[in-house]
Amino acid sequence: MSRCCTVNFKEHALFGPAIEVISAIENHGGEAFMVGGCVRDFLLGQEVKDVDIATSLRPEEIMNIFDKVIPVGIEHGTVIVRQRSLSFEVTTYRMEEDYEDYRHPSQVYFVSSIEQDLSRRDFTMNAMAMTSGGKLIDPFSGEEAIREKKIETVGSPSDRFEEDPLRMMRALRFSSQLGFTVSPSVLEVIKEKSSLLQHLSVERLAAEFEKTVAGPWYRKGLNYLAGTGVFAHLPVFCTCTDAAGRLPLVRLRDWSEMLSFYHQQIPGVPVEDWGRKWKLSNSTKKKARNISGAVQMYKERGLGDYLLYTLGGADLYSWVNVMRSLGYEMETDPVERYRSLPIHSRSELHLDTEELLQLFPERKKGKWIGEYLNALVQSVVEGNCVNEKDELIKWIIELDRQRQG
Ligand SMILES: Nc1ccn([C@@H]2O[C@H](COP(=O)(O)OP(=O)(O)OP(=O)(O)O)[C@@H](O)[C@H]2O)c(=O)n1
Repeated sequence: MSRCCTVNFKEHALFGPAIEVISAIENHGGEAFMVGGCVRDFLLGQEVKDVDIATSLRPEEIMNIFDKVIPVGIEHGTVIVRQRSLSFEVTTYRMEEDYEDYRHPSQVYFVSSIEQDLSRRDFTMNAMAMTSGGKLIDPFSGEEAIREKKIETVGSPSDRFEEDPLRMMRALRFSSQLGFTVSPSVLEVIKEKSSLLQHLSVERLAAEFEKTVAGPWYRKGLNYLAGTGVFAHLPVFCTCTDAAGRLPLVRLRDWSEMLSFYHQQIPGVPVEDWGRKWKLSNSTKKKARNISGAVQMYKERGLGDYLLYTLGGADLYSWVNVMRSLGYEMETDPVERYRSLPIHSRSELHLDTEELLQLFPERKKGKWIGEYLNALVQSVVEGNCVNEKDELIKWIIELDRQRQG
């Protein structure tokens, strides 16, 4: 199938340099094509984020052609070629065999045609190649699948999913990102084989799950996850079957928002447990704790200025999104209100630690310093004390009198 192109590839920010790499390979007697996700995204009219190249030449031959090459996975046929400060994965046509541990093929062997290389790929929409002139090589009717918004495997779904069970998650993730329908026969096999997901690393599952929840068609993706029984093989969801049926009312954008949402839905599972079982980063857990704390504060006391202060500029948008996902509508614009707070951090207080210590020279340093400064912050934020040194001193002496008395 050939395709008449409307874009000027050579001037495209990514395709342009990729074509230079392809031309250099062709000048050395090799074949090379753009493959996989970049072709799919190009046909969908979406932004292309990276361009992978498949070639008939071996990695050593590629290394001889280009000055700047990083040998990232020679045993799998992949090197990174740097061209005009961009990186391109260049991989020799290959097939894979014997996925004994469901993670890595125990054998990768090089093949001679692009069609063979495409035949080992997951979905028909991902199994297309494109020449530098925009001609499509599409032996599995991927373009038609895109037109019909269908996710179909290349050949037998059982074989494809046994080679790499993550592909089951990828199918559902793509449906959430693209709004495509997973073909019924593929869904049947996912139902049968979902238990294979237990062989995968949590990190790989976490990356796919995050993309599924964050996709514009996330309801579709999450319904598939529930309908195929995949949820039953994911951390936390496997023991907390209730969580699988909870659909956020708006799209959640990352793990910290997801954690906050699910923690509100299933309060019995602490944020810490979600974070540990899904092996999430400390910064994700910290942000989720902050957002969850603010959701709780809102439920107890409504939208106060101190709540906005504790969120800080960085987490405010995420908190608003989580609130919407839970069905809360904000009566005022919290972002505007946050901007107009008298201070946005403790360092803006016109009374610092040294000055506080001078007020109570007989007292040893300790936890009380932080507590007093935080109480001052709260009082300034809530408009009970003006952020001027004299006022702050009066307020803190009164606080101390109440606490000591
Ligand atoms: N488990 C996998 C992962 C990838 N691929 C193939 O490798 C290509 C590149 O994979 P990757 O970069 O992970 O995915 P993309 O399809 O590019 O999509 P995205 O970047 O959104 O993950 C895919 O298009 C597909 O042809 C595959 O067959 N099986």
